[in-house]
Amino acid sequence: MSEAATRPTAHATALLASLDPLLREWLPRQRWFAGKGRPISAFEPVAVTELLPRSSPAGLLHLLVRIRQPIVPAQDAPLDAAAAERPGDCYQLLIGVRRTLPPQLASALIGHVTEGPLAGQTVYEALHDPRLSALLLERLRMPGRHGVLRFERDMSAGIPSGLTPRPLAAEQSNSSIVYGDTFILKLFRRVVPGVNPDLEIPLHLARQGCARVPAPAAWFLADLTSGAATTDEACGLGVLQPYLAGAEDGWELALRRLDKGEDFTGEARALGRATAEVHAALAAALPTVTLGRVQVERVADAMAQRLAAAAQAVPALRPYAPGLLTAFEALADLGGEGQSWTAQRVHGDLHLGQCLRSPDGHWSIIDFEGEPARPLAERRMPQPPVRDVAGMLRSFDYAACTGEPWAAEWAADCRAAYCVGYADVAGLDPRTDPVLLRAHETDKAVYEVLYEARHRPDWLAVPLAAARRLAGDGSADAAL
Ligand SMILES: Nc1ncnc2c1ncn2[C@@H]1O[C@H](COP(=O)(O)OP(=O)(O)O)[C@@H](O)[C@H]1O
Ligand SMILES: O=P(O)(O)O[C@H]1O[C@H](CO)[C@@H](O[C@H]2O[C@H](CO)[C@@H](O)[C@H](O)[C@H]2O)[C@H](O)[C@H]1O
Repeated sequence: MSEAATRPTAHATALLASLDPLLREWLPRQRWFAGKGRPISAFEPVAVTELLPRSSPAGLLHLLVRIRQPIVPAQDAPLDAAAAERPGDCYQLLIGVRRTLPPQLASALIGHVTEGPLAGQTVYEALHDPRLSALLLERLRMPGRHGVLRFERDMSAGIPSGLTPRPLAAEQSNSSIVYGDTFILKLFRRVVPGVNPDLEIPLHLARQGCARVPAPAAWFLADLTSGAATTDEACGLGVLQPYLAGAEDGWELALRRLDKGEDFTGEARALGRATAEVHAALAAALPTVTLGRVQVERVADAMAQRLAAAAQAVPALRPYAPGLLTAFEALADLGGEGQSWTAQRVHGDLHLGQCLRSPDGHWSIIDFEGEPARPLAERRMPQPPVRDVAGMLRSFDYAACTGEPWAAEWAADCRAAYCVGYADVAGLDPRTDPVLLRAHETDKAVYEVLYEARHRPDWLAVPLAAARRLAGDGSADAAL
């Protein structure tokens, strides 16, 4: 959201000020809050919408809040070190308001407000209140505007009223509510202006008749720029999709198979086919481009820069950096020799956890947001489809690394089967372009090193092992 885009009213400012001390304490404890470990210098209202007026028994406030945090050099290495503050992230909050909180909502408590427009009220995480999440579903069933919020739906999708809501317990980057095991509403937490690919891509795939993605039934957005009325300028806030009841994600399934010493190549091949089907539908729905010499050099250069930033932030990666760099140099060289590649919209963060297997064995793919840390414009750029292939190949490695002893053969078989499945549909095996594949797998492993160092330091050894392998440098063993 640009600074000019928002004009908070005096009421919105006063309301947020009354919540300030409570949010300072509550927000950093939320799984989806990306700014953990840094103090919060200020909250600024972007938009405040009263979805349900404060009346008996509960009110519902929809808040878009920008959070200012000072720069912490150790965590913000790739950011401008001279800046004192990070550009404020904007979050979506749904706040329930009651005089007193019933015991069954005790775990949802944010706190008791002592002053300002909400003085004397108790505020809490609204998604835990069935009354309020039911109201959200009702709002989604009826297209129209509510303040800055715009509700839209696919009128051909029947959405029954009265479905029982329950918040999804999964540890997520966003928050989801399941309605009657029929629909799932994903609410984006950290929001940025512009088209949200997690709404955009499923809508395009559904229109292409691609059955690999649950088709959006309803969604809502915020129009924040003055006079903005087009989806292009609006900011995606939530999407309601069919819930795949009884589905298991590919990560859990792969680990279970590994645990029992069971084969996963049949599933890996099916996943390769599903990926290629999604790619074919995306290439048909959205523009494709040819990456010639200049573009390939740019791609290789961006990969090299990401490697340099990651090596700066994670010292354990440094011994492998020279070897890893050769993957990007080889890509740039091929581009220089006149080789070109086709780029298109892709998933962008494909891994086993993004693949859901229904009880009938059908694989679906979810979560098209891309790598959360990347800027939106970058996530929406056409890329060689091998980017997703590389993500999945890394995922088989990850799964094998959790096994004891390291199940290298299991991973190698899955990786091969996945590529064969991809070729079944695409007509081309991704391994026939080893330079492109190695560059993308290396780029993904570098991303994972940074991701694990920041979010799950206990897992850092997994992508570091891949970095060592991809660097092809046996002498680096000694550095581990
Ligand atoms: N259509 C669906 N049907 C069944 N479960 C789903 C569906 N969409 C998401 N889920 C479940 O919700 C979890 C989180 O969804 P995801 O889109 O990955 O959210 P996040 O971006 O917050 O990680 C998934 O791991 C999966 O278990
Ligand atoms: O699912 P998200 O969009 O939140 O993706 C992020 O988190 C993933 C971990 O939950 C991370 O994936 C990495 O770990 C997976 C095992 O937990 C593994 O299967 C993936 O291959 C590996 O990249 C993902 O990179 C990150 O963006």
